[in-house]
Amino acid sequence: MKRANVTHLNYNKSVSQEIEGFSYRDLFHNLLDGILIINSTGRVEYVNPSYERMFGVSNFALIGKSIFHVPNDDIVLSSIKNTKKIQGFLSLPIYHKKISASASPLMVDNQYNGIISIYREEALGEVDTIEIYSNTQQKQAIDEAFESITGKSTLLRESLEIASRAAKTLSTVLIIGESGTGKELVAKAIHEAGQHAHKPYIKINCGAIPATLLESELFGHEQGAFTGAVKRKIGKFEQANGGSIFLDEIGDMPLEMQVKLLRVLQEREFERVGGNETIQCNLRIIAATHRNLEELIKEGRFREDLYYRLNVVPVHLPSLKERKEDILGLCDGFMKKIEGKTGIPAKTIDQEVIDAFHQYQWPGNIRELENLMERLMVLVEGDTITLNDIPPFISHIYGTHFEKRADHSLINVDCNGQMATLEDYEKAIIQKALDQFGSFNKAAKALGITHKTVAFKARKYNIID
Ligand SMILES: Nc1ncnc2c1ncn2[C@@H]1O[C@H](COP(=O)(O)OP(=O)(O)OP(=O)(O)O)[C@@H](O)[C@H]1O
Repeated sequence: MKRANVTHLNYNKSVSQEIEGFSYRDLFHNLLDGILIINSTGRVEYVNPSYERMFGVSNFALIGKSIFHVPNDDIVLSSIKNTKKIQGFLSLPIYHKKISASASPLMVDNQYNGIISIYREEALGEVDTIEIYSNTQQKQAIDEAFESITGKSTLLRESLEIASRAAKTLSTVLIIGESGTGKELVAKAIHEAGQHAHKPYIKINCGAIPATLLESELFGHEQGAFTGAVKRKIGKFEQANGGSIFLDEIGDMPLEMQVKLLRVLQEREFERVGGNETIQCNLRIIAATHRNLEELIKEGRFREDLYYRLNVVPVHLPSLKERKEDILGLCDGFMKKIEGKTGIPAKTIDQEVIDAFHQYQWPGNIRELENLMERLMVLVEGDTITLNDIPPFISHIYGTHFEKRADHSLINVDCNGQMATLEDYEKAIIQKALDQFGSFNKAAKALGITHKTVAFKARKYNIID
């Protein structure tokens, strides 16, 4: 995905003349105020060192992440939602800090380009505040409707927290993830965790229905509207009224239907095909796709305006290879499920199989793992699943992965497929650069960051006193 660059501000002469020799990035880097820039797709584009210091986060952990991962999201979110400047105060009692914040849309030629948010520490007790966000909040509890979704990995839990929060509102949710990552499961849980759980939940696969039939499927038709329309049909939107509609594979929706869907999203009303009556709809829209909608927009195959209407709360579901720590729990859950259905007792899995599972990339994600476990439960006669029982394209990895680990990839995993945390990587990188170059300046140059950032991080990780 191509992200907008902070430096694009330089091109907008009317608002941002460059100061000789300095880019805006240089200036922001040296400010005492914290700066956060969100790009037009809702992802973190830039944070300066003061921001990192104020909120105790590392830019490595934030850059490229969705706004929903940013700790002070409420002010920024409100600015995105209303496309206007929002000011307020954040209270971080844990650090004895009160921070004034102001988030403003970045408009270039009347086009929304993202948000810039500026933070300044205020002395405690000097400001009358409305507490917008408190960093002492407990981690968001995930609604019990999400319990059927197995996985303890941080990536999955973060996504489920966002989905669970969105469930409490009627906001449109866009679930993005590779095929088989559980998008449908999450969509259902969002409906069930919402206040209209007892109302209908209607699913439609926008990619599976021929373009000519899709309009009538979604909005219904009147008797005689076209050849074959022998009686009135109630469409999915009408069936789902009061509840939720799940538009699966939204990226495959034909362009001409996208215009019609946009109107429903904007005006919350529609007509049946061949009908005059305008039907009001009051429902939650959940859309999902395994496609990269931003790429489709560039190719002219997806409407940008529809994308922004749908992408109100994006929920990114990680692929299985990004959360291999969940594999064992998933295997366990699937074996228990099959035991419940068939009476075949759950089996033990050999360590070698577990190793191979951790090395395998799972292109079909959880669906592939689920199908494999079902097959193994039925076909393996003993009570242990061994390397010989699993397909060769997975088992052969066991024999080769130890050599493979000595490859030249930047990121290594241990033999259990576990990765180090970003902070571990960051510490190792800073340590190595300082060992190799011997000064903040040279290390900073090699890493493409400022010497201040190197010094800050070296202190943060106790590499220097
Ligand atoms: N975290 C999970 N825990 C347990 N089962 C899961 C989990 N995620 C997915 N599954 C199971 O994996 C299968 C695929 O999930 P689902 O159909 O929701 O994926 P999807 O992302 O919607 O796939 P597609 O894009 O192909 O439609 C389902 O049988 C689902 O129950």
